[in-house]
Order: sequence, then structure tokens, then C-alpha cells
Amino acid sequence: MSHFLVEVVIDAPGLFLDKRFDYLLPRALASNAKPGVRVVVPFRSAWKAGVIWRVRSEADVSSRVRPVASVVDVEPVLTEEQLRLAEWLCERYAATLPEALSAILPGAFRVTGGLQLQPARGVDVPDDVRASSTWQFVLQKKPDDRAVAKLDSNAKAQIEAWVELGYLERVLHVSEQVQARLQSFLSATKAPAELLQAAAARETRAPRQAALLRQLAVSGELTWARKEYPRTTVQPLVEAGLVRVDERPVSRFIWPDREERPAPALTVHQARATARLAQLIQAPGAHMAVVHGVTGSGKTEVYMRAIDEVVRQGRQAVLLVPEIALTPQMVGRFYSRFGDRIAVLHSALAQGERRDEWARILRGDASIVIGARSAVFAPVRNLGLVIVDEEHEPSYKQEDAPHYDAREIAVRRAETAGALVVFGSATPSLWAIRQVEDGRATLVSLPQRANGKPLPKVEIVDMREELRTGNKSLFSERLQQELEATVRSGLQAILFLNRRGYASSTLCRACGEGVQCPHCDIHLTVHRADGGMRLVCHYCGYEQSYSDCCPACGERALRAFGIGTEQIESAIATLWPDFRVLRMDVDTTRKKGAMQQIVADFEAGRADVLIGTQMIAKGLDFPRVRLVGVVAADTMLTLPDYRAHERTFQLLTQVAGRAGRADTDGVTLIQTYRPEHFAIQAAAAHDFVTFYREERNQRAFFTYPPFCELAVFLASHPAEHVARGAAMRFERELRRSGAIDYMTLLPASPSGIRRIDNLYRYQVVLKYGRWEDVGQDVTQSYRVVKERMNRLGGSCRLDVNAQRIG
Ligand SMILES: Nc1ncnc2c1ncn2[C@@H]1O[C@H](COP(=O)(O)OP(=O)(O)OP(=O)(O)O)[C@@H](O)[C@H]1O
Ligand SMILES: [Zn+2]
Ligand SMILES: [Zn+2]
Repeated sequence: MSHFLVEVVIDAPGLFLDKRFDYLLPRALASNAKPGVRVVVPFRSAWKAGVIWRVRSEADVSSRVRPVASVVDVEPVLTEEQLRLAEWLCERYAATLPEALSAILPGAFRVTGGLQLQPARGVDVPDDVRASSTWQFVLQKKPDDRAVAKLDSNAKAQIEAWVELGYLERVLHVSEQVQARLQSFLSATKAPAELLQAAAARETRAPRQAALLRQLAVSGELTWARKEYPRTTVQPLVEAGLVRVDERPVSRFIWPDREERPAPALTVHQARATARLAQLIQAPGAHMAVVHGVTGSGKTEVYMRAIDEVVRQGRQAVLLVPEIALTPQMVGRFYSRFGDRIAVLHSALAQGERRDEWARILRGDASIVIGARSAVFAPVRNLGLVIVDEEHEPSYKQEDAPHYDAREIAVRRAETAGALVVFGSATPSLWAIRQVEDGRATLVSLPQRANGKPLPKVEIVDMREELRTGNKSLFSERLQQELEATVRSGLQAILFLNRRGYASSTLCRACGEGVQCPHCDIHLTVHRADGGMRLVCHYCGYEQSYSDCCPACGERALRAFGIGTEQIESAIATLWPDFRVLRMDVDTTRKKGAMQQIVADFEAGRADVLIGTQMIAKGLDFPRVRLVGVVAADTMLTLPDYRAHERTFQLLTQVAGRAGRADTDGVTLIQTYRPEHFAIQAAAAHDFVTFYREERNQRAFFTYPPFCELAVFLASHPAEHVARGAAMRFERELRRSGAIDYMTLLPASPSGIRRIDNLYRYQVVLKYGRWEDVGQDVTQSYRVVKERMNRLGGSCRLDVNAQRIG
């Protein structure tokens, strides 16, 4: 007789768990032994949750293989395609299987298993035992071993004795983080005519029953509102065979009010783009397109038409947007077009909502998924289209393990499914344009704004001139004039600065020292908390109060340097006390929903000026914004990052693009100390092509992506020599491996910030052509070092296809 064996991936971190473990499946549980089903299994001396990866049938099974303890699901929570995708994640990003699993399956599906004490069944328990308070405690609480350990020694001894005597037993209890929400439905089991007849017969005797029957005759089905129809009303109808009650899972997610908005007539360019995408959708096989549409060109409408095309074919679509763009307004736009065929997946949802939306997609109840980065893993079974909007955004790359890039996952899934993948942006990344150059992607352009107006006029303001003429304010004369004019005429302005806080650092005018974080190798940032000033570390959260007394030399000569968003806010309050100002940065958006609130307030005209960091540059559509002011463009240029020029160009173009999107003409002013820089010049001229050529040449010359790929290894440890040692060991391992012929190594060195939160950080940067050539050796070397480092109390990470260094 053959046995069912299942291979289980354990849902817990730890390098030693990075494999599939064999378990025996008892015959009684065999019917739901499907890959993607959650189980609880015995593991060493405990219970662990996991997912069935594969099912095998084998004649001989070693007696050491233990049986599965509990099967949680009837239907899988992951599709076969997702399981294979998880395996691919491991290869592509040097991830472990549990890491890949946790990236794909939402945390709301987490399961825990443990033993609970409960009275044994069918055993006669003496009355004096029953009467004791300890017995009552066990009866009510069903305690696990941890809860028992907290009891006094008397009670503990008593309980152990009862277990010996067989009065109590330990039973496995499985609990889910969040359970499906079930809703009862009432449905008619007879034809309307028969229901109406039955209603008439009950009219006087049972008017409520009659009312229910008449409703069901019209609608066929109702959600069961127990206030209106109590059980005493429903039960007789069920017994009479007229009504059926069943429970079905429903989503906890509540949609905003649906506001019908007709689809606009397409502009010429939108029509052309839509037709091109429709061709690619209909063509057999997988395809890739890059939609390069200037800011305000109406890309969203083009996406909607493509999605419509795919859905009409009976296939599914996934739309990825940056987290910030997932405002209720934006989701509302899609909802008004597509109704509840949409599912949303993003971090602002409650656990239960996420779980239910995931389940709706799995059941095929939703055919359009909208979400942030992780929505790329949505459990669609018949994928026809993936759209990555604002494709250039760094947030598509996951910072923690597994360090996946949602753009690559999108390509991978489209290839597997024979679907179209679309990358849309006003400022496509060098990577995206490279796909076009290499013939892998089709370029689709939207060169004009949907409102028919020109792109906003951009002026560069030379701040060196302002200094020379004696203006020491944050705002140039020009910016002051335009700001005043804009707000006085009832329109809105956006002021952009890519740095939060009040000032970026401190400097002593007497001795030249600044104040450093005691735990990190970085200057403290000045913040203006209620009333007073504070010094804050942006890396570890350390805080201290601010005084102008220099900690190094003791002179009262400490000054704040480098402007931040808070300083702009207070400068406006001084210059124009009547302006209504909103600020959007990490500090004002920590609370859940705060970001959405700011966007909604500004959109509704409850503020004149919005001050913000890069958060405000992404795909927001505010019709009343006339002026955009970039307070200091240089802060981004000087970052120690090979993508500093690209980021500067993208941010300037995107933020400039927030101006003049509806009926007003837009004005953008860029304040800078380096007005001649090509990234600034190109952004001001809306000249993507010139920027692209210049940047492409520099990257090719110095061999940086997209002309190679980077991987960054980082070791951190409280002792500097251990961190350095691990990085050097990794480097040596690689030099000894065959992969060294296919890559360039930048030797072990301190990372951009040498110490964060008392941990020293050392890195090794790898440059290579294709991961396939080096991946196995690199992963192998990484594991060797990581295992050792884990024992030494430190940690290692390897960011494959890294978007930044250090
Ligand atoms: N065919 C059309 N006719 C009239 N208005 C349109 C049309 N298409 C889009 N719009 C409007 O144009 C504005 C800009 O559209 P949308 O937000 O899609 O731009 P976008 O291309 O995504 O820009 P960005 O890259 O700056 O986010 C929106 O207010 C939208 O309602
Ligand atoms: Zn000093
Ligand atoms: Zn710190």
C-alpha cells in the first residue's frame, strides 16, 4: 500500500529551515492534500505552521517521517504558479524558501499551532476534582504550557497529576491570525410564482415570512439581516423547502461611494497608445511595452482601456502604483469605472481586509488588482496584463530580504502567463529605455498633455545671484512674487525639498565641529518640536535637546546648517501668516491614514501651500496647483549614489509636472546653486532625450547599470573587526570561486555610513553581466559567511540587483 508524502515549507525564519521537509499525510486528511494548503506539523519538540509544497506517493516510507498534525485549508491559499515563483525568488535574489513564502503570502494568513490542556473525553472525573478552582480554570481557559507555567506550584502539581491520571489531555490547537469573514445568505429554492403563492398563504398568519418570500421572489437572494428576519421567521421557510441558508466568505473591505464618471473621449495620442496596447494584448505570447507619457498626459485613462480589453477577454489584470498614489480618490476612479471587479492590496488595509481581498482574487471574484509593490504577487490564475505605473520609482525594490524588484517579478509572471507587461512613466528609468533599445519592449509615447495645454514653464533661479544681491532668505525674489500672486488669486502652490527636519546638521562657528549621534557615524538633524529645538538621528531614532553650546569646545557658537521642510514651514509662517500650509514628509505621515488625509485636504482646497519631500512628486493630480517651487535642487545632486543624476532629473520633472494640470497655466521655479548642471537643465527644458543620452554615456563609460548589474553584500556587527572580517571573508570566498571570471569586485570597505545603531557595517560590491553566470557561487559564498555571522551574533544581507550602494 502506498503512502502520501507531502513536502512542507516551514513558515519561520532561519537558514536551517531553507528546505522542504517530508511529512506523512494520514489517510483521513488525504482529500485536501493539495499544494498551497496550510498545515501544522510537529517540528523537533514543537509545532510549526507551513505550506504543502508538493504531494508525492511512495511505497516505502521511513518510520522516522512524522505525520502532519493538522490541515488548515480546504482550498489552497497559494496557486501552483506562486509556489514556482517562490522557488524562482530563491534563485534570483539569494533568498531562502521561508523568506520567499513570507514575501508572497500576506501576514494575515499566518497560522500558529500549540498544545492546549482540556478535559479528556469519556473519562469519569471525581466530583472533588470537578469542584476545585484549578479544574474550573482549565475548563475555561484551555491553557497552553506557557500559561500553566505561570500558575503557582500547587496548581502545577495538581494539573500534572490529572494528566497522569488521564483526566486531562494535551490537544493540538491551531489558530489563524485572521479568519475568513462569513456572511449568511438566504436564497430561494423555488420559482418566483411559487414563492408568491406561499407568501399569500402566510399573509395573515405570518406576515414577516410573507414579506421575506416576496423579497426573494424579486431578488432570488439576500444577505441575511437578522434584525429584519430573525431565526424564527427563516427556520419554518427552510423546513418548508422554500428557502436555503448558506454561509459564504465576504470581504471586510468597504468601498468608497461609487461616483459614476463617464469615460472621456480619448485624445489622439491616447487613442493611438490604446490601440497599440490592444494589439499587444491580442498578439499571442508575452510582450513588454514602455509607455512614456509626459506628466498629465492621461496615462491612467490608457491603462483603464487596456485593463478593459483584458477583462473583456476573461483574463485578469494587475496594476501596481507607488504607495502614495493609492489614495481613496485614485482607487475611486477605478471603482467608478469597473465596480467591484476590483480588489485592492496595500499596506493601509487592516489585516482582515487584506486577507479577504486576497481570498476574493483566489476565488476569481475579482479580475482587477490594484496595489503597491507586493500586489505583484496577487494570486491571479489567468493573468493577461500587468501595469507598473511610475515605473521609475525606487519603492518597487524591496529593501528587506528577499530583496525583490517588483518590475522583474512583473516581467517573470507575464512571461509565464503569456501576458503583456506595461511600464509607464513620464521619466522612464534607464533600465526601461534599455529594454526598448534592445528590442525587448515596444515604446508607446504620449508627448502631450491631455488638457491640450503646454507643459508648465520651468525657470531656473540662480541662488548665487540672490546671495550676491543680499537676499539670504530661503526664497528668491521670483519665488516670493509667484507664491504671493498664486495664493492671492485663490490658486495653490507646492514647495518641494527633499529633506525633512528643520536643518540637516549643526556646525560650530568656533571650532568647526558638529553634533554626532552617539550610536551612529552621522550628524544629528535639527527638528523643531513643540516649542523647542531637538537633535534627532534619522537612522536610529536617538534624540537630545538642542542648545547653541558646542559639545566639543563649549562656546555658544553652534549653528544649524542646511534647510529642511520644517524650516520652509516656519519661513512661510513668518512671511505670510495668513497662508494655510500643509506639510507632507515622513514626520507628518507616520500615523495610518495621515498621508491620505493630507492629500484629501489639499485636493479639497483646505490649504494654499503644500510643502513636501519626494512623497509629493509621485503621480498626484491636483487641478488647482499653479505654482511649483523647488526650494533647493542641489540636495539631491550631491548624494553619493550612481543614480543621483537620474533621481534629480526624475524628481524635478515629476514635481514640475504637478503644476498646471487642469485649466490653469503652470509655473515651476527651480532654485539651485548649480544652474548649469545637465540634469537640471534637461528637466527645465522637458528634454528627456538629451538627459537620457548624457546619462547613458556616463553609465556606459564607468560600467554602471543598466550596463551591468550590481549586488551589494553587507555585514553588520557590534565589533568593527568582526564586520570587516565577514566582508573580507566573503570577498575571499568569491575570489576562490569560478564566478570571479565573470565579475568585478569592489573590495571590502566600510559602508556609506560606517556605524548605525552601534552596529559597524562593511560591504562588498559586485558588478557582473548576468546573474545566471555568478548567482550560484555568490549565493554559496554568502551562505557560508552568513551562517558563521549568525553564530557570532551579527547579520549579513545580500542585495541582488541593488538599486543603490551603501
Ligand atoms: N481624454 C481626456 N480628456 C480630458 N481629460 C483627460 C483625458 N485623459 C486624462 N484626462 C485628465 O488629465 C489629467 C491627467 O491625467 P493622469 O493623472 O492620468 O496623468 P498621468 O499621465 O498619469 O500624469 P503623471 O505622470 O503626471 O501622473 C487628469 O485630471 C485626467 O482626468
Ligand atoms: Zn565648538
Ligand atoms: Zn543614531
